[in-house]
Amino acid sequence: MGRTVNQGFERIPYSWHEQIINLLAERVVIVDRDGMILYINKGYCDFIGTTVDQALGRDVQDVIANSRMHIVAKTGEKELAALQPINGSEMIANRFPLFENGEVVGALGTVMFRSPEEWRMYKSKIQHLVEELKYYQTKVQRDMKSKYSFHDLIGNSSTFLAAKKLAERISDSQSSVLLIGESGTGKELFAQAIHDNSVRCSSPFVAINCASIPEHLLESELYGYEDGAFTGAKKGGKMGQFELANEGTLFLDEIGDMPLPMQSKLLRVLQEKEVQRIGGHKSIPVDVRVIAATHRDLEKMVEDGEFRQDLFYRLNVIKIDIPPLRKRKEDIPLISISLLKKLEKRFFRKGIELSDEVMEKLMEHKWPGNIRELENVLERCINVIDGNTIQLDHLPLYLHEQQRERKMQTQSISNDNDAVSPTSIPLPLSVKPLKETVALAEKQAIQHALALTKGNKLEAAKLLEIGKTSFYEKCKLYEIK
Ligand SMILES: Nc1ncnc2c1ncn2[C@@H]1O[C@H](COP(=O)(O)OP(=O)(O)OP(=O)(O)O)[C@@H](O)[C@H]1O
Repeated sequence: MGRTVNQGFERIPYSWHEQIINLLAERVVIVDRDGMILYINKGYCDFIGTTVDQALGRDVQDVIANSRMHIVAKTGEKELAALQPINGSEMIANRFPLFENGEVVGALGTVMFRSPEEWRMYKSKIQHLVEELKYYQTKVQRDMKSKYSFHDLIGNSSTFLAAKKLAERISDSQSSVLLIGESGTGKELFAQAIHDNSVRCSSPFVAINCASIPEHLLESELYGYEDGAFTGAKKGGKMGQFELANEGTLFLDEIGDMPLPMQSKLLRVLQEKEVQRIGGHKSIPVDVRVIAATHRDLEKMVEDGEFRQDLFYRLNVIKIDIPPLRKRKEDIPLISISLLKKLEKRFFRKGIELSDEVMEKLMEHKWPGNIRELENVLERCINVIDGNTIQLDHLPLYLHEQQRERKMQTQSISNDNDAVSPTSIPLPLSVKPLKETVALAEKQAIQHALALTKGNKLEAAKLLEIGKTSFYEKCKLYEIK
């Protein structure tokens, strides 16, 4: 701080000083190095219910509740935007040490806000924000807890029970887990159950779908960023999912869709157990157990150079294969009943049953969308039934059609030994140019996938095993909304 007085200041008439101070900050107090009040303005006195005459020359601690001015006047350390409870409110105070010849001689304190009304206005705004913040904090914490346990994993088939048993056994291990299974087989459910059954259960479970986040955002989602790291970055920066999952579990869904450069970074983080936010220089230690999942053949991807071998080994420490529903058809009745119970609660219904014919049909279907598809089919039925029993005509059309097609195909095969292998695409009666037939088949396959996933394009693309871009292009081409 300069020792010479700014020349201009001397030109300001002495009688103006008080006015100027009041305009600069409505509540001002100045203490000497012993914390005795040398100056306090009327605004401050009004606010704390005293007068200037009563306050001057007294110990600041006796006049202002919870004051720290005497401390700042000793330490020489400024305190900015410090919360100070006064009159039952949280005031925001700034405290600055005053120096003379390099020595602390006192302190200047200001309290923000120019009037109690102003403070009340700010307070009500802040209060609202604080409440909103609390609401979202609780919500995020709730969302970050696992919602499922092994109890929710339904199925008695030997393949399913083997997978479930293995998952239960390795819950408490610190090693990475790789869940392999088709879309809708319950990979996320397994991940949640493992977390729930582990010592990490009271810490966050954070799930991120590597396929649904655009490539350029995935890095900042996973590792966070510092203030001003890039254009459009949120002020104050952002925590990444790794940091959020600290001491808990991070579920990396669709790991096979992670771009190669991101794979390298992930491997580094897993090995070093620390992250660096984008635009940051500090290494932040993280203690996270990773559970990855994919429906893709990672070994083949490694062979084809699409997935890093070292990362594959790192993730593949414990591999759990989750069987598709068509390979455990004996579980369909049990799962259907359990799903119906879940749906009954959601739709405020009771005692919904499946007719024998419907159950037969469910057993016959191939379930390419697995349990998610079954869930969607049952949900559709609940929406259209009048009574309590789901009948054949409540099932979506495609379940009937596929059966009819299969029957027709079986007939045609038995009639014609040279027939091609069965396909689920209905054969048109007249022969059209191949291009047209292929286009029609593609369009139908996309519509079917969208129906199964209730219009979720990402899921539909996954079912069809094509990339998002190609999926969107085809939707545009075939004018599928
Ligand atoms: N064994 C099971 N018992 C009961 N419900 C299940 C079971 N497995 C999955 N589900 C239900 O099926 C739906 C799909 O499950 P989940 O999201 O875990 O599948 P997923 O394999 O992770 O799918 P995706 O790969 O498409 O993300 C969820 O609603 C889940 O509750």
